[in-house]
Amino acid sequence: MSATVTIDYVSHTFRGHREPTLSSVDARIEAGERVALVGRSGCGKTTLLQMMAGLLLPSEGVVRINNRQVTRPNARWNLMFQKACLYPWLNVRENVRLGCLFAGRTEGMEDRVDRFLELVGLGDRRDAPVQSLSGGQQQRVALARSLSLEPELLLLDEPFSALDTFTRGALQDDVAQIAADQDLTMVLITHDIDEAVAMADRVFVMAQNPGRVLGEEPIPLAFPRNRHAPEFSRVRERLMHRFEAASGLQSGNEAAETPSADTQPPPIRRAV
Ligand SMILES: Nc1ncnc2c1ncn2[C@@H]1O[C@H](COP(=O)(O)OP(=O)(O)OP(=O)(O)O)[C@@H](O)[C@H]1O
Repeated sequence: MSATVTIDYVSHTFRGHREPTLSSVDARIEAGERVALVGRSGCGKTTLLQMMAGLLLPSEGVVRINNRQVTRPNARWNLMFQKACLYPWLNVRENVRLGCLFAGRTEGMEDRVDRFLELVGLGDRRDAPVQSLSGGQQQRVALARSLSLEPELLLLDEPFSALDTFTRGALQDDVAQIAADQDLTMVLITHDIDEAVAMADRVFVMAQNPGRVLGEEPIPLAFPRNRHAPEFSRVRERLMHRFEAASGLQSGNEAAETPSADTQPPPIRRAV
């Protein structure tokens, strides 16, 4: 089962701040959809993700998952970070089991742990100390730990940014495929436009001061996605153009250029 996420006019001002970090964010993420959030550093992406994870309550507005207000964390809404956050003195299998133990989901735990370790390609490393694994493999352990809770919603905060290009590409493809196969709703924060195009069905482009969703870009490409295909480049261009417009980065010259028909972005509009 996958979750529907509704963000209803969410604004947030941190204590001690005069200006809001987020202002009137209004968006809906459908069940089974993969959405990426892109925007310049500090525009409030992590703040918004933490609200979806139940780690932070908005000052105004409501985040709902499956029509119920999010007020606390839940094992079915799983957050993965840039660092794998593993216990170095435990082996691969023990690290994955811990997720189930902490969440109290021990029924069928051993089977789930083995199944998801196979799924992330670490079936043959289950007894290895996690410290003997590469950074990419450690992220796969963290992914198996998240998946073993059979979440409805996977929240990813720049999960691959510390990895080398090839490892990152392989994980992007695998996670997008697993999310599709497991019918998971996925929300991904990334600074990497290619990653957004490789993994998402839709990209929300955020702007800052205050943080808000300025527009969205559909990614109408079938999986698995070929990064060398001309359609991939076209979507990347369109998204980049929108991102630059949102960031206020576009120089006068670039703005004056008339994009080709292929790269002409649709007018920026609010996410709904
Ligand atoms: N717990 C907090 N208390 C006070 N201010 C915070 C807190 N968390 C975030 N902020 C502030 O809110 C703003 C948005 O931060 P946030 O981490 O959500 O942005 P971001 O878009 O995810 O940035 P990055 O891409 O650099 O990770 C920043 O100005 C940050 O300093």
